[in-house]
Amino acid sequence: MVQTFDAIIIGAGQAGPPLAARLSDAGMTVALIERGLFGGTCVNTGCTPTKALVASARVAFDARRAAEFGVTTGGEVRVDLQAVQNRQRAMAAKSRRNVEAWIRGLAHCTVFQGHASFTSQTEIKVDGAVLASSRIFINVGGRSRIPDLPGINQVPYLTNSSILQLDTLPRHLVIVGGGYIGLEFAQIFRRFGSAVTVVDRKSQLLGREDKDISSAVQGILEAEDVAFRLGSECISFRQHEPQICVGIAGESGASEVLGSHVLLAMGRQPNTDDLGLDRAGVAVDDRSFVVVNDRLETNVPGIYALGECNGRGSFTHTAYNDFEIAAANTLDGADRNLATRLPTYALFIDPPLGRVGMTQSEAIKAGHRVLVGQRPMARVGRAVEKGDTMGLMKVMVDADTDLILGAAILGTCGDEAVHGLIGAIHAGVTATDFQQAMPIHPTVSELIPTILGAREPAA
Ligand SMILES: Cc1cc2nc3c(=O)[nH]c(=O)nc-3n(C[C@H](O)[C@H](O)[C@H](O)COP(=O)(O)OP(=O)(O)OC[C@H]3O[C@@H](n4cnc5c(N)ncnc54)[C@H](O)[C@@H]3O)c2cc1C
Ligand SMILES: NC(=O)c1ccc[n+]([C@@H]2O[C@H](COP(=O)([O-])OP(=O)(O)OC[C@H]3O[C@@H](n4cnc5c(N)ncnc54)[C@H](O)[C@@H]3O)[C@@H](O)[C@H]2O)c1
Repeated sequence: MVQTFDAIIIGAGQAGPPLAARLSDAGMTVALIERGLFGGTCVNTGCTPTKALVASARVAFDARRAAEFGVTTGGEVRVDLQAVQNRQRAMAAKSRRNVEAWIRGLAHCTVFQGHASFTSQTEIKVDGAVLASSRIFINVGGRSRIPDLPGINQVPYLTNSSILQLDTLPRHLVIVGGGYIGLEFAQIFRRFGSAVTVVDRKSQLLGREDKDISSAVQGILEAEDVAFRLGSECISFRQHEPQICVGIAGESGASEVLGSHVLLAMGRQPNTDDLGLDRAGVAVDDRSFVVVNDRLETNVPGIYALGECNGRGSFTHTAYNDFEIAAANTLDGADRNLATRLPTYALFIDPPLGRVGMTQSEAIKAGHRVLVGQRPMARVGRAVEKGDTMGLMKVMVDADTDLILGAAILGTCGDEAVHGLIGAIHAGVTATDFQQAMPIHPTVSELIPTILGAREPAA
């Protein structure tokens, strides 16, 4: 028997549950289907567990430096990885239970547990059930991309999910991929006590960032003895008991990096391959992301794609913002879209990198006459007081309109301090206006008006 709903949502990650809640609260009948863990990547294998690990790593880092702050501790600092992992697991489990209880408690929402796939443009099968709706929201997220390289299946590699199950510290962790996942785990495990080597095919880390920012990120990690093999393409894997050999090809030819463990952090792949999209005629791009327009509509009327699977953002806040757009357009008669969405993100190494809008090179490439205000964190009072002086902050301004174009704050509290600029850019506040607000002392944010006041033509 076919069960009909006002809306079907596939995936209980970051967009699905809040969308189910809004539709149900509006009186619509909703089917929400989840095949794995409620809360998806962010809650179970992404943001929550990794930021809990970042916090444990910071405590280890601080404990080792305690004497610098005049604090005496009980001797050598050791990390009990099992206890660290239990802490993050407990947080993820609590969050997962909360999501499940929330969606199961919604008045008009029926939760189905199982793998969903399209049988037509309006029908979904999940286990034995067939569900129908003229409105289907796809929120299936993604997973680690595992490239088909020689030897890959002969070595016990780790991913962002399986590394969360590891209870003994790797002696030497080799991380393939120096993106967000690679860099966050690199510092986490280095601080826990592992030797860490990061291999990346690019010669500059975080290729999207300005060179000064990516060099400073690398410097922060190198200061803690994270080793880098950049400009090195990973081409193969080989087990050489008890080591794993990662084959790399770089400018100086082929060689190997040996480690006790290997983490693959080589990008993400959308969970669209087993969704039956072809049976619904939903178009995907060459990397299997669902193609959507700025209103998150696919090429099939009534079918939408939200979150990481649409290739328009791979962060929790972009997935959540997709929910807000879809809900406003469905329920409020709004015409919200992605076109005006500002890029915002943070890299949670410690100290973190907070980012909004354009980089300096993007702004120049886009034809702006760019003024830049910048300052090393070593000249930010709050950073000095905290003994946390690595990094720099910079803000880009359009010389003709005085509008703020973008900012990067790499330093203590950079993930929080950047929010003042997110608000300002979103609201179209000029640099001159921003300078006239009175910030709080002593904070990192108090220096933003100061650096705006010293803005100079970009080199
Ligand atoms: C290690 C790591 C750290 C991260 N840290 C951050 C961070 O600090 N900040 C940040 O903003 N982002 C971070 N991210 C990214 C963030 O977690 C994701 O972008 C976000 O979770 C995507 O949300 P989503 O709703 O699109 O997908 P997901 O959260 O992945 O949810 C998709 C859900 O769909 C389900 N599903 C898939 N296919 C089917 C099917 N056929 N039938 C039924 N159910 C299905 C899945 O089981 C899953 O529960 C991190 C990611 C990783 C891997
Ligand atoms: N702080 C955060 O918000 C956060 C944290 C973690 C993950 N995430 C999300 O998860 C996504 C995926 O993260 P990721 O780090 O896996 O992907 P990524 O795309 O950020 O980085 C992958 C890296 O792997 C390298 N690479 C790929 N193939 C290679 C090869 N054969 N040899 C050597 N290097 C190779 C690439 O050059 C790249 O630098 C990110 O885009 C991000 O949106 C966000």
